[in-house]
This record gives sequence, C-alpha cells and structure tokens, in this order.
Amino acid sequence: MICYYNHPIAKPSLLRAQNPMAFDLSSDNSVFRGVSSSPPIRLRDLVFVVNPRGANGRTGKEWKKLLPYLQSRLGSDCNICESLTSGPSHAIDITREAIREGAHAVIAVGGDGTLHEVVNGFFSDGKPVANQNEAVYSTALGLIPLGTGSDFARTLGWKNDPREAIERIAKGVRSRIDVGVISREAEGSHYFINVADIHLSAKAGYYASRYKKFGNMCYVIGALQAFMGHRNQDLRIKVNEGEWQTCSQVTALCVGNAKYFGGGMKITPNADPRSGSFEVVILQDFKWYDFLLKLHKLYNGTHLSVKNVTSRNVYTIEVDDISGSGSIFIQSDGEHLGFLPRKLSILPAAIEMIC
Ligand SMILES: Nc1ncnc2c1ncn2[C@@H]1O[C@H](COP(=O)(O)OP(=O)(O)OP(=O)(O)O)[C@@H](O)[C@H]1O
Repeated sequence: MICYYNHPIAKPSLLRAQNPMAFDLSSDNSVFRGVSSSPPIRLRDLVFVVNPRGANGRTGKEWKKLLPYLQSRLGSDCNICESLTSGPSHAIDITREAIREGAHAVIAVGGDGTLHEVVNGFFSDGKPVANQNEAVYSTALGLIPLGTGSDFARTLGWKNDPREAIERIAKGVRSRIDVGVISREAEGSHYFINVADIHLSAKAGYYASRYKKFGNMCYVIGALQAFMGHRNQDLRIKVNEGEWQTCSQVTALCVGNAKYFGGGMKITPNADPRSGSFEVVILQDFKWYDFLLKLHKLYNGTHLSVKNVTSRNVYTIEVDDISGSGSIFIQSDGEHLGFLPRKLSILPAAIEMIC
C-alpha cells in the first residue's frame, strides 16, 4: 500500500497503513495486524523522500514511472510512504519526522543534494535523531540514485538503475556507513557523506550550481569561473589531534568520506565510507593552466602522483584560516556552507544504510 506524504511538515499518521479492509491498526503504532487470526505481520515502514525537481525534473518523471513497480515489488512487505520535497531543506524535516515516527528506512530518491539533506535529517542539534516509539531497530538510510551526478552511488559501485536499487531495498541488508561531521565556531554541526571541501573546489561548486541545466558540464564551467580572481591561501591544519602544521598556497583541501564529487571527479580515490576514516587531498600552488592540463587526472583519480598534490588518511582534521580573510569558500557534498571561519573541525559519525 502507498501512503502519500506531501505536506510541508510531515504528518505522522500518514506512516500508518491506509486500507482498513486489509489491515487493522493495532494500539501499538508500529505493528500492523491482519484482521484474520493469523499471527501479527510486521510491515516495514519505508519513507521515500523524492525531489521531483532533481536532474532538471527527470527525477520526478522517472519516479512516477517507477512507483507501480515499487508497489508490486515491495507492497506486500512494506508500507510505502511517498514524500515529495517542496524545496531546499525540506528533505531534512521529512527525514527527522519519519525517524521520530519509527520509520524502518528513509530512502533518498534523487541526486547527491537530496541524499545530503536526508543524511542531515538523521541528526538534530548535534545528536542522532531518536525514534520516539522506543522501537528496537534504528532507522536506516536508503538511496535510489536518480540525480545529475550520483557521486555517492558511484563510490559504492552502484549503477544508476532504480530497479537494482529497489532490489537492494527489498533485501534490506544494512551496513554501517560513515558520515563526516563539520563543526564551525558559532554554528551547529553539519554532515556530509561524500566530500567536504575548502577553497577553489568549493567556489567552483558554488558557481556550478548556477549551470545545472548543462548537466555534468556545469562543474567544468563552474571551475573555470572560480579561477577568475582566485588566490591560493596559506592554511594551518591539525590531523588526528597532533601538531598544527602550515600548508602553504593551498588551492583546494578536500576531505573525502567517499571518492567522488563534482559529477564523477575522483578527488579522494582512496576514501572508503566504511573505513571509519577520511582521505584528505590537498592541492597546492595550482595555476589555472595546471587545472586544465590535469583535469583528466582529477576525473580518473590519478592526480595523487602529480606535483603539489598530497593525500593522507585521517580520523579527524582541523583547519585554521591563518589569513583570516573570511573569503575561503567551504562546501559539504556540494552545498555551499559560506566561508571558512577562523577554525573548523571534521570528525566521523556513522549511520546504518541499506547496501
Ligand atoms: N521541490 C524542489 N524544488 C527545487 N529544488 C528542490 C526541491 N526539492 C529539493 N530541492 C533542492 O534540489 C537540490 C538538488 O537536488 P538533487 O541532488 O536531487 O538533484 P541534482 O542536483 O540533479 O543531482 P546531483 O546533486 O547528484 O548533481 C537539493 O539539494 C535540494 O535542496
């Protein structure tokens, strides 16, 4: 059965079974019982958070076509709740509400931006969102990749095939997946599942978001625009709570929980979201022509052997903008987070994901 969940503020009651002929809602909100004398049937509540505007509207169209298949494949075991997002950040609210109501899984349907918002919805005020039904299970994250870039799916080796994604959801196998927690002075925590990055790449991402109608080319256009007026900056970093060290003339600093950003650029090729650590790749003293000459290496992940590119495996990293310029862009999974404050730290956290 399908329940529709299209309100700006998610309505808890819509998580329940809707067909009284088939199911009788028990006093226990989390259990649906058959009306016959058969033993209790536990249906999994799956909340699909769909960005109808993802991939220039393709996500919404594909989702409509997919829904009958989803219903036939999962409908006998699951309550399928569809929730269409109405705009940026809505997926965060829907996810928090669904977790509080005891959903078994919240499934992001769209691109990396939607996935990023759903991941952020797993947390609130710096803590994991708690299920208010005191259920013994925790809510898992799921993904049907239907966006422009699908960078996270790429890291896990998943094809952009929604039916394959539905098979994964049907099997329901869960794994622990890392997420990065960004903490800034005077700001709440922010979470990423792909890559958090600082300076040129973040500025490029900011401009790229204006050219989404050009598909993956938007990232190249954004990068070229970002180089205009760009200046490399000295930064200090502290990894694994060790000593502060200066990194001179930083072009970009990328913290990878997963391997890709920018629609297929393999920026942190050794990152693994199941490892409990991040790969930090730092590009130093790059000129605009270095970027053009080495672009293909950034895409295929062979840039680590290039001069002025370093990579290290870290558990935590702190970044200090010693210039105090306040003009260094930061982004988290492609979301523009403003400018680097004097201090920023990145730590690991984890959630369960249907893999
Ligand atoms: N109804 C909506 N209208 C406009 N924007 C929306 C709506 N719902 C969500 N969004 C925003 O759209 C952004 C991009 O969505 P999404 O990631 O699904 O697609 P994409 O940009 O095509 O894919 P990718 O991020 O993989 O490149 C999200 O970060 C979200 O803030």
